[in-house]
Amino acid sequence: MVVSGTAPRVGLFGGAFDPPHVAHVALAEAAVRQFQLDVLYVVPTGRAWHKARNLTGAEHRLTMAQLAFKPVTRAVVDEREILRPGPTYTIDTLRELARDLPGARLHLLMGEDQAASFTAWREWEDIARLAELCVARRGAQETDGVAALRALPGARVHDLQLPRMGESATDIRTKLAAGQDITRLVPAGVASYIERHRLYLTP
Ligand SMILES: Nc1ncnc2c1ncn2[C@@H]1O[C@H](COP(=O)(O)OP(=O)(O)OP(=O)(O)O)[C@@H](O)[C@H]1O
Ligand SMILES: O=C(O)c1ccc[n+]([C@@H]2O[C@H](COP(=O)([O-])O)[C@@H](O)[C@H]2O)c1
Repeated sequence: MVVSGTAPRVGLFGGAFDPPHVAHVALAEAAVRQFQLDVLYVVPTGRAWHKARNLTGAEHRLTMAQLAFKPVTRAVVDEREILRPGPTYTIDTLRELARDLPGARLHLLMGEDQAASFTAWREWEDIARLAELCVARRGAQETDGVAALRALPGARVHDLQLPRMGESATDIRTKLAAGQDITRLVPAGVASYIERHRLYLTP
C-alpha cells in the first residue's frame, strides 16, 4: 500500500457487483480522487442477507469485479467477504481493516439507496464510529438518503462527488434476459465475460 502523510486513507466499496457496471467504476474513481485514498478495497459480497434474490456465483462476480476495477488506480479487489462463512456484514470487514491497518482513516463508500437503509445494517452505530461515510447521489430521483445519514449523531458524512448515473445491475440483468444490448452499461471486459459464460440469460 502507498501511504501518504501520517494516517493512511483507506476506502471500502462493497457490493454484489452482479454484474459490476460503469457507475460502480466511476464511483470508485471519483472516491479515490476526492478522498485521496491510498488504497480502495473493492469487496464483492459473499452472502447478501439483505437481498431477496440469490446472487450469481461468487467466482463469476469476483472475476467480473477484477475486470471492471482493474483500471482504477489504488483499487484492490478483495475476496474476504466471499471467503467468510455465513451472512456478509460490513461491520465484520471494517473491524478486520481497522485491526490490520491501525490508525487508518476508513472511508465507506455507498450510493444513496444504501444510505437510506443504513440504520437497518447490522451494528450501524459501530460502522459510523469506525468509518467516514461517503455517499454518492444515484439516478434521477432525489432521496433523503444523505440527509438520513447526516442526522445520525456522530456520523461523519461526505458527499461523494459523482454526477447522477442511472445504471443499475437489476436493469442490466433484465436487459440481458430480454436479449438487449448492454455494452455501454458495463466495462468491455465484463461484457465479454458475460457473453462467454452465458450469464443472465434468464430473469
Ligand atoms: N448508478 C449508481 N450511482 C451511484 N451508486 C451506485 C449506482 N449503482 C450502484 N451504486 C452503489 O454501488 C454499491 C454496490 O451496488 P450493487 O452491487 O448492489 O449494484 P446495484 O446496481 O445497486 O445492483 P442491484 O440493481 O442488483 O441492486 C451500492 O452502494 C450502490 O448504492
Ligand atoms: O452489514 C450490513 O448489515 C449490510 C446491509 C446492507 C448492505 N450492506 C453492504 O452494502 C454494500 C452494498 O450493498 P448492495 O445491496 O447495494 O450490493 C454491500 O457491501 C453490502 O454487503 C451491508
